[in-house]
Amino acid sequence: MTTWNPEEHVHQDIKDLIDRKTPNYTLALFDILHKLKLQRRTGWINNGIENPESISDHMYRMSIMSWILRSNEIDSARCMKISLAHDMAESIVGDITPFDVKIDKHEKHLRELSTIEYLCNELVKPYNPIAADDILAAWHEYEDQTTIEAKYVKDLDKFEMLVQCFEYERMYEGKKDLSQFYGCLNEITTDEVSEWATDLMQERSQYFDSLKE
Ligand SMILES: Nc1nc2c(ncn2[C@H]2C[C@H](O)[C@@H](COP(=O)(O)O)O2)c(=O)[nH]1
Ligand SMILES: [Mn+2]
Repeated sequence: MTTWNPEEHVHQDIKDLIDRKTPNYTLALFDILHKLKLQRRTGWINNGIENPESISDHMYRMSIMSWILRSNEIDSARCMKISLAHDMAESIVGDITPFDVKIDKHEKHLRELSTIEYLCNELVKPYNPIAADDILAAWHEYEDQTTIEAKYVKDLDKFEMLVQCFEYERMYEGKKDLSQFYGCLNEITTDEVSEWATDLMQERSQYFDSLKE
């Protein structure tokens, strides 16, 4: 059980929208989600990338990747929803890397679980209970990896990061060592995303070869 409470990390201006006589839950939610546009991804910050992408940048491109998946074993629209929900709790929890020394995997899970429940049950549900349950279900699908769509999105989470990583390698003309990010390659399991990753790595190999010329 965590002592961490999402409501204690919500700005007073947003709390005022919720606590007033006629609460505006949707505006409060939208203001909380603003943080996804502002919060830059920690993995890149930790590696000295200037002006790195935000959490919403990451989820947006994952949603488009989901959209164009050709596999006939999945509902790509469901993958898009899972892509948009999977890091939504980071609007309050923040972007925690798998290597964070202060917050372990279990604490991260507890914080994100209490946050997504808060966002869905307190802010979305009063306006649209169906959407509230759908967002919460999509988050759990991803977190618990209970569907084939969630497995594809987990692959896209890694693949999108690697596409971004290669973009940063090119931005720094190969002078910044970001190779440790590619350690997650072997965690990509679906055929279609594995093919995308193979193509990406071929491009990367040709790029670094060209730097030697
Ligand atoms: N330094 C590393 N950072 C990593 C790695 N894998 C993920 N990350 C970063 C990327 C994000 O900032 C953060 C969490 O990403 P989620 O999409 O899972 O929320 O962790 C890595 O291998 N090295
Ligand atoms: Mn993610």
